[in-house]
Amino acid sequence: MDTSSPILPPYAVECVLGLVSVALLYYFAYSPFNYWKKRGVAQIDVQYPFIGNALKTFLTPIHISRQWGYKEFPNERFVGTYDNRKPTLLIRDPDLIESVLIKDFSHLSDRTNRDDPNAKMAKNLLNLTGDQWKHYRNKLTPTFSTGKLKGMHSQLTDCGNSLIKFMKSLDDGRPFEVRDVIQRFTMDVIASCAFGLNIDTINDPDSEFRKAGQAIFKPTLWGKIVFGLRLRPLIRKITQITKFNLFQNSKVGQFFSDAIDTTIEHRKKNNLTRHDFLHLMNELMEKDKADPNNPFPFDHNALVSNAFVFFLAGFETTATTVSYAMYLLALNEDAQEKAYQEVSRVLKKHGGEASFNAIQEMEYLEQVISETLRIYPPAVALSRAVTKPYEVPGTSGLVLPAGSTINIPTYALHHDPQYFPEPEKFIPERFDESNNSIRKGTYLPFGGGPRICIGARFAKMEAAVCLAMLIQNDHIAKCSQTKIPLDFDQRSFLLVPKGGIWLTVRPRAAAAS
Ligand code: HEM
Repeated sequence: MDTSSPILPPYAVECVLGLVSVALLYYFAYSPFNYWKKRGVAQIDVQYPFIGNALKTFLTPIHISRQWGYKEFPNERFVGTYDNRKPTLLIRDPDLIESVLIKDFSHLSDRTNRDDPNAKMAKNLLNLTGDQWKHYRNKLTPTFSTGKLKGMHSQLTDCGNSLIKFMKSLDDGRPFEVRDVIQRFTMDVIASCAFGLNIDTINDPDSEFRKAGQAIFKPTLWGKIVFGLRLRPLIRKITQITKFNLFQNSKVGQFFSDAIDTTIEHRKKNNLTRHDFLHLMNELMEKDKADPNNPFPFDHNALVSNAFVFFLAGFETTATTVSYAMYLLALNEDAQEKAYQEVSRVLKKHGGEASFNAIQEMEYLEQVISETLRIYPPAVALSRAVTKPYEVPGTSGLVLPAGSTINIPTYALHHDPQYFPEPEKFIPERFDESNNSIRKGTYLPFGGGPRICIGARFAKMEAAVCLAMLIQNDHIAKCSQTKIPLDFDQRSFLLVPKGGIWLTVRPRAAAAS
């Protein structure tokens, strides 16, 4: 029997298949970028089909690309954006930001950039989610209590003394790259506090420890590609299945893990106690060994992962902050003089020691650090992942399904003249508490809500010790190599000055004469 249809013209099937393919391709190319339009949300322009703004993002410094939509829609509370093909809601309204970070935290308790928590080095606060994160956060929070920070203060001043000695080799007025030097100080501090090691990178810049740390933060194009890829669920799945970890430099991980094990072993053998993060986390680990019913024991992987993340989160961000503060003080002579007068007065009262109590009395210096973090927040944006469907407050039924992502544009908020008049000017007095002028939800250098930076107080204390000691000894000045304004490195995921920060220093006494 003949089954062919007498009414179908030749090639009809091929034509239909071709049309369906074109329609599917069109759908694949454009449909993700209609996500917000379909929901009645104002959205940013998308450059290309298929890839959206991925290419543009790749070529743009992160403090600009993570703010797209903020300036273009001054009257919107939130704006639809796309992180490659993934819809991401950028939120602009400070009240909404407060809701997302604090009030509605139970719907938005995770960040977006996550590795498999069972991978080596991944059992850390920055990466963990849900109940496991909560459990660890509760355990680690006391590690940063006032008492514990006081206990670590002498390690900061020891590293500060080494830095001051080293600065004498630079104080003849020749230009030097500030971040390189300050990074050595912050690396010594965090190696001492998180790993219990005296590595002295100030005098030994080629130490293995420093090389390992730099390997992670060096801005490279490959690093930027990997950073983008790690957010793609498909890539994450593939790396989970194949166990090929594109995102972690396993050699570096092993280096840090070995350093910790050696120190713990050494302390055990010699019955040594040192009041640092490592000691406190080791105590947590020993305690949890005795509790077999604990669903989230603080085990060896947790100890190594968190020490590693304290190191990562701690040294680069704090070094960058101190370096920016030096830059701003060099450009703003009056502010530097005011800070110097305060530091001198307080140190005199405290016998010349930048002790814990002395640092608490340096109110203007604290304002200098806060204003530096406003102008140059090392982390230019915050991310939150929706963990339970979330109806955006103040809308009639805009519900973000679980898995959606939210971007909070820290840098743009910090530079919005509505909240910070003359935002490009360095005015530490904005942070004078008696002014009470900072609107909630607009100043977020350390994030906000339950997931706020756990090391914020430690970082501020470290920056204050370092700056107080520097300002007391040296006058900081700009030079012909100082870039004004600064450029930023487009390859970095932090706000990093391109080409570094070049300044000069002179001993205070010499500078005065
Ligand atoms: C100036 C220096 C620093 C800056 C600007 C900074 C900034 C931040 C920011 C923006 C976050 C994300 C917060 C959020 O999502 O709401 C964060 C998280 C975190 N930071 Fe820092 N940080 C600094 C120093 C440190 C130091 C010194 C440590 C540790 C010793 C540290 C450890 C962490 C950890 C563990 C998290 C994850 C917290 C959690 O999810 O529970 N940070 N930091």
